[in-house]
Amino acid sequence: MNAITATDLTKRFDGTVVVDNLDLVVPSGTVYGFLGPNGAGKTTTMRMLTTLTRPTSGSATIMGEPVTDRDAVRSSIGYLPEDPPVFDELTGREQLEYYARLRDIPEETANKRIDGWLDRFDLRADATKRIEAYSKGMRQKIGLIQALLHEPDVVFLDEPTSGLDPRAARTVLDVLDQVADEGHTVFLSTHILSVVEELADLVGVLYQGRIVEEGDPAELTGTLEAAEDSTLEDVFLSVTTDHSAPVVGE
Ligand SMILES: Nc1ncnc2c1ncn2[C@@H]1O[C@H](COP(=O)(O)OP(=O)(O)OP(=O)(O)O)[C@@H](O)[C@H]1O
Repeated sequence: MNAITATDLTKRFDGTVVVDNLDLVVPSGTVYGFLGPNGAGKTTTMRMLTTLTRPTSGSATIMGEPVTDRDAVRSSIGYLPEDPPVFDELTGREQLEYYARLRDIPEETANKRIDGWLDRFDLRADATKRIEAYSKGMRQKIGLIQALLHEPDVVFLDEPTSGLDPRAARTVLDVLDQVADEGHTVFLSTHILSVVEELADLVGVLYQGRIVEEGDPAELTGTLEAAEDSTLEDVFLSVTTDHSAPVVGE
């Protein structure tokens, strides 16, 4: 089954095309790395796929359900946006308990999962502190736990390692690897190419609202002419260069 599909998916803001007739097929259980320069339309695409923004035209499905059916789609997805949605006045644990109730997770199951995640992310000691006192990395960890707590079929992550120290970033990569091994689909946007190289089965490079390159990481690095030592960074730079624009420094 395909976890995510998009056909001619388009978003315009005030007449400006931000996502341009995007086609996407992500089979279940895939880790999809979504790359692209600032402003390429990654977040807008994720917001359409997670039902937060309506497409201007075209269509998309998550686990077979159209993104226009908000309730059906929301039950099968988790989403970590750039700014994790948390309440400053709650403690970390209260925030997760609140979220578990929103997601109808039975209390006993929720408490077990919350304890497990707090341990895994080294947050147990801070779980009784208010989120307003959290660092960026701690907020990010709470956001990640929220995205995964209800064990969704498809998880969307915008820069999942943002603000994390190397140890926490490593934990996140291991967690995502495990989540994918368990058969969940992971759709992640990041600027850190090593994250994609390590995790992704499939990589799509978005440029000016269109997918300009797609394939598995090894296949992509093999597409460059000077393929021998090419990296995903070479591919990224090659396919996201506006050849008509002057290069800084020239
Ligand atoms: N609500 C909005 N109204 C108008 N323009 C918007 C809106 N949201 C996004 N845009 C524009 O759409 C374009 C794509 O933005 P988007 O946030 O999707 O890019 P991105 O690839 O996620 O970038 P980054 O890597 O910097 O996070 C940008 O030019 C942005 O200014």
